[in-house]
Amino acid sequence: MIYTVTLNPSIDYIVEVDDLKLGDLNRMKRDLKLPGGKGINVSRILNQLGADSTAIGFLGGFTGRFIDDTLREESIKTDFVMIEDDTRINIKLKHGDETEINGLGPAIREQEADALVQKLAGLQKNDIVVLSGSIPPSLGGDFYERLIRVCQDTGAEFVIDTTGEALMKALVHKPLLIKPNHHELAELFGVTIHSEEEIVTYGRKLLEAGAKNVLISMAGEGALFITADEVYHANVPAGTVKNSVGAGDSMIAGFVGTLALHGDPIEAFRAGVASGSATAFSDDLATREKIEQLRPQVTISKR
Ligand SMILES: Nc1ncnc2c1ncn2[C@@H]1O[C@H](COP(=O)(O)OP(=O)(O)O)[C@@H](O)[C@H]1O
Ligand SMILES: O=P(O)(O)OC[C@H]1O[C@](O)(COP(=O)(O)O)[C@@H](O)[C@@H]1O
Repeated sequence: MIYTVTLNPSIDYIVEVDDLKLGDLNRMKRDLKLPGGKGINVSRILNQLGADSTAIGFLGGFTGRFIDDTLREESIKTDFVMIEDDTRINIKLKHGDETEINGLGPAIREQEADALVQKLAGLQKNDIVVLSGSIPPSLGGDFYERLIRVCQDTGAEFVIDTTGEALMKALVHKPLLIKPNHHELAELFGVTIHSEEEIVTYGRKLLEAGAKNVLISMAGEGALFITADEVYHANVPAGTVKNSVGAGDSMIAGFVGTLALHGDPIEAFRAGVASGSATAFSDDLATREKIEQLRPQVTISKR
């Protein structure tokens, strides 16, 4: 079974305006409320790909109920710890460009945190746990380490999609997959990256530090898959970008779901890129049809 863990879910409130005027009244042209948060997005795409998952994490208040209801309507299994405080709302402003304002996240009490750790204690050897997104400040920066310890005690594999120190600290525990984008990769090492060669150099350092598979996404510029033996490049399919929120999560879901279902890492890479682009070309996350339509357009070449 695949478990996705979203410590800090959100309602993604997508707001479109024609021409953003700061300090003035703006009227929305269109708006959309979606269940969000990185692990939740992974579960929604896994569901499209026919891979079963259970979405867990913390949900609270009216915002939390909306997310749980929406996932259940899509027949996605959920097992969240229900908390006192409200789940956050993240604003995704489309005004020609994409501007995002993400909330800090709710207060999480000690008993609520313990309840989540307890849920993972029943993991089994062949399970995969996808740990995704920011950590609400009230949990403390080392909460992922606590969850990784549980994965290791039970023998479950884990994937981690977060940034900065939390990601670097996780590497020594040998995550099945990490997927920084090229900007996050540069930030991790405090450098500016100018070429694909440099991306590969720093990507390899993540492998050496312990990651089993490294994907580096580069939005519309394609993606790199760096393994112990090879480096592969994928192009992105042609299409019109509608909403790239969740593209990275979709890529992780495409990779992990395909690897779990078929065991072929190159096909998993192809499915990851097709899923990411299918989401970028959609208002909401990608549908199965859109992913299947794009999959043959992804060409993978050895570097
Ligand atoms: N502008 C785009 N055109 C086509 N595909 C895109 C675009 N933006 C994102 N994608 C797809 O989604 C994947 C992840 O996107 P990226 O923006 O790099 O990740 P993140 O959302 O984590 O920053 C890319 O590898 C690509 O397949
Ligand atoms: O936990 P964070 O880092 O604040 O990110 C949460 C946001 O990321 C998303 O999961 C989208 O992530 P990606 O665009 O990186 O795939 C949104 O649904 C959510 O609003």
